[in-house]
Amino acid sequence: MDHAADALRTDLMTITRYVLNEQSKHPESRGDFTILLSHIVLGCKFVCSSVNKAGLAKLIGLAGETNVQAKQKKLDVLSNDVFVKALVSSGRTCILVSEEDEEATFVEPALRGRYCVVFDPLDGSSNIDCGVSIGTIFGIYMVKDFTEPTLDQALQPGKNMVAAGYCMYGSSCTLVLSTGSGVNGFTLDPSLGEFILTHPDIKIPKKGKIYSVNEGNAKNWDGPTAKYVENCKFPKEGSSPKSLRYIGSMVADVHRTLLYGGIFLYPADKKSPSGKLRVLYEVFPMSFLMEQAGGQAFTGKERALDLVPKKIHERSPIFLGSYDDVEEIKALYAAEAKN
Ligand SMILES: O=P(O)(O)OC[C@H]1O[C@](O)(COP(=O)(O)O)[C@@H](O)[C@@H]1O
Ligand SMILES: [Mg+2]
Ligand SMILES: [Mg+2]
Repeated sequence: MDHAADALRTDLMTITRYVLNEQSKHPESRGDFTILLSHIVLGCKFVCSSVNKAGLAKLIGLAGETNVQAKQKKLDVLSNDVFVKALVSSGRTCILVSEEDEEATFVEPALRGRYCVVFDPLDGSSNIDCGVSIGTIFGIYMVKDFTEPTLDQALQPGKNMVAAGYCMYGSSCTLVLSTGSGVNGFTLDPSLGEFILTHPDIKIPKKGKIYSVNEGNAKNWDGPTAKYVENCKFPKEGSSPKSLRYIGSMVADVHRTLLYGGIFLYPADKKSPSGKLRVLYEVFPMSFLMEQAGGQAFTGKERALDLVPKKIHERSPIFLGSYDDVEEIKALYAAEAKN
């Protein structure tokens, strides 16, 4: 690509230009959201470069500390530091909820702003050391009275989010974002240091050919999940079986599902009765994006975005993806509920 010529191309839509255009539709926002997002984008660029050189910069392996849920990797800790600093220095946040911090962070009064950001600084930690795609997930809420922020402002239902996104650190660095009017994907052009719009107005196919689940948990699954996966593998006469794809990084598995269609599921099972994935900074942002792209997200009981979390690290089962595929599993749970 002739960068110089391209850089001069006026139609080159960078994420900054995109958000400024979006902002012009919301004159009341006074640019706060644009400033907040530019700090999130900076954090993603920083983490992307750290991930790329992780093996060289000795950023592989354990940090020697443990968060509320698991042993932390060095990149978990580094990514968390990067995003906490970027979000606080934006001057647009009042509450931060991170997978890596046991408690919510209340930003000091002088630096407070109207947004609460929930985030998973490094998703797919089990894949860091082997260089397989990983990512960052974030969700943004507006806080009514941000001068006196309280925890319940972070424990809002997912449907109250004003924006959500993820950044995938894979063969290319891709940032997927929704501000509530559709989903757009931007690819980082390392030579420009700019995220360029490469996937405008992403719409997930209505039905897919892929299912994505850790089948290693199969013996502990409940009836509807076991039945659904069996139907994927042994469909009724005339239909072809779905292909199984599972990377083990939610960002990467959801990114593929968003572009190709199909379903990603992390159900509850006897071992983890509430599933594994966290409501605020994994389930909600991905469900928000899925619905914005024409898909849906279901917990096994209800629409995922209707959930009202009680704790910041609460977990929930999740089934998300193509509309028709999720409808199938909803029907299996509805049938079981009738019995
Ligand atoms: O190894 P499992 O049980 O299949 O779990 C994989 C899931 O766990 C996660 O790695 C959890 O996220 P973190 O890596 O951010 O803790 C998800 O990305 C992924 O979908
Ligand atoms: Mg995660
Ligand atoms: Mg994580």
